[in-house]
Amino acid sequence: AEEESAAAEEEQVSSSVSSPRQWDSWTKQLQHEEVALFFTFVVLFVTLVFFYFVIRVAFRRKVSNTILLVGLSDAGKTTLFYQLRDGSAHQGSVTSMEPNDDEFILHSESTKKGKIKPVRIIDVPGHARLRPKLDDFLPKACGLVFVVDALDFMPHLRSAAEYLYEVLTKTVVARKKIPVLLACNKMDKITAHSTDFIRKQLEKEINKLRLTRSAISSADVTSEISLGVEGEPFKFSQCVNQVSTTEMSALNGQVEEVERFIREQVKP
Ligand SMILES: Nc1nc2c(ncn2[C@@H]2O[C@H](COP(=O)(O)OP(=O)(O)OP(=O)(O)O)[C@@H](O)[C@H]2O)c(=O)[nH]1
Ligand SMILES: [Mg+2]
Repeated sequence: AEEESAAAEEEQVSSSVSSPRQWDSWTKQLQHEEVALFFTFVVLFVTLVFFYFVIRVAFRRKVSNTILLVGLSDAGKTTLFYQLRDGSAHQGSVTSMEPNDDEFILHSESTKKGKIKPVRIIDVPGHARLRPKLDDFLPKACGLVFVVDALDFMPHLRSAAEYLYEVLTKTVVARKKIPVLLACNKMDKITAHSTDFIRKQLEKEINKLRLTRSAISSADVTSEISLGVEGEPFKFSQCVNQVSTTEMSALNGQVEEVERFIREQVKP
């Protein structure tokens, strides 16, 4: 029994001797764990930063810089396109068969210093047969300039209103609330109609179209959205998207308001 107790005592002693060593290994292990934890956080952080930038770049790409020039044939879209790009009205006069599509810094900004975001301008031909191309461009657009011939306005009122109605009732235009600028062109001529007159006439004409079209299209509800407020005469202010008006002369380079509109949609 004495021997046994001695052995037990020895064990106790030896265990008390080994405890500092154990402590050492514990702290070492803890240090390892801390280091591991630290690196885990670093890796996590780096990954998060990486994904943040990836998402930002991906998102940036999606921000559109595309402005469409639409309107009837001969309204002055191509003239405006060249005026915006080159600061001169060369070409024009021939009916466009192909869209003009280019990305550039507005001519009026060419003297500005620093980095300026370029805009993509697409001049969609006004010929009725070429208009379906508009559907390809619309989803990319962040703004529409609807060019109206203010000089030869009345004879084309009906067709201009029809085209504008078609544009405003496009689902993508309403859903994305694409802003529309009614640019009354050829204001350099004294016989040109005023923007107020043009806006009112277009509103009246669209009101007529709305009444007849809604009666016809009640069968196929999916194709178009309805415009304005029921029971009230149509006004552009009732549209879900912003519809504003301005006067311009694409030929003479009086296009500042159009440029301002473009830069409101595409921040430099
Ligand atoms: N007086 C005057 N004439 C203009 C103005 N802008 C365009 N025009 C003339 O209007 C005509 C038609 O201009 P375009 O730019 O070719 O018309 P568009 O809208 O491109 O026509 P499409 O290509 O057929 O869709 C040309 O003879 C131009 O010189 C303007 O501000 N004032
Ligand atoms: Mg043209």
